[in-house]
Amino acid sequence: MKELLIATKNKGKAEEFKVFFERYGIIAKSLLDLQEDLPDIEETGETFEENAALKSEGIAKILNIPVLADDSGLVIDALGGKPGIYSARYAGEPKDDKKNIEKVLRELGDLPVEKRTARFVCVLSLSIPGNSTIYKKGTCEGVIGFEEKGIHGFGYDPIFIPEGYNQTLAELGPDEKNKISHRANAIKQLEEWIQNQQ
Ligand SMILES: O=P(O)(O)OP(=O)(O)OP(=O)(O)OC[C@H]1O[C@@H](n2cnc3c(O)ncnc32)[C@H](O)[C@@H]1O
Ligand SMILES: [Mg+2]
Repeated sequence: MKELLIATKNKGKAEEFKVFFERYGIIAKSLLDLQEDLPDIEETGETFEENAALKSEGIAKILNIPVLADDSGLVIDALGGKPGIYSARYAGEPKDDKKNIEKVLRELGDLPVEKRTARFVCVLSLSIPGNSTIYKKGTCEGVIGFEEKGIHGFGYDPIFIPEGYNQTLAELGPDEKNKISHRANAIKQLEEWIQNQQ
């Protein structure tokens, strides 16, 4: 069975990647699985693509192996696209999912549902030493709820209601989330790209 390293320290993402790649017979390892603690990569880019590349190229250079990175976030129309690339640390350091959710709910206040439109975005970058980095993007449309609901997933899942559903991703749980998520859509495109290479 082949292995692929995912340049993430986010437990929630790492878990989702393990499930996705199992289907292709690939073991997805994250930075949390490595013995050595690699340096934290500063996400100083201005786009999801730039930040993803900083992570995948940075780690691929250190270890000289193929590395996949995921830069993702929640884009809320009524907030002019925020938190966007700043999703992980929207309420400041250290990163805190609960505080981030509270900040978003506070900022949206009692704005009606038709004005609470948002999308999750996931940009994957695959860096193979000696090759140029390739990018695949996936999105998931939805609305921001009025309160936190559900126990599954991570990040903003308890307040994100995907289009066509009336429950949050945190209520729907991993099986349903992994069918429709931004990450699932990006991985589908990566799969097509990988198949076209063979
Ligand atoms: O950089 P790595 O180590 O991968 O971990 P991170 O959590 O810092 O990841 P990002 O820089 O890509 O920031 C993404 C943030 O967007 C949010 N997010 C991304 N995907 C999500 C998902 O599937 N469900 C809920 N929130 C998500 C969540 O708050 C993440 O912390
Ligand atoms: Mg990050």
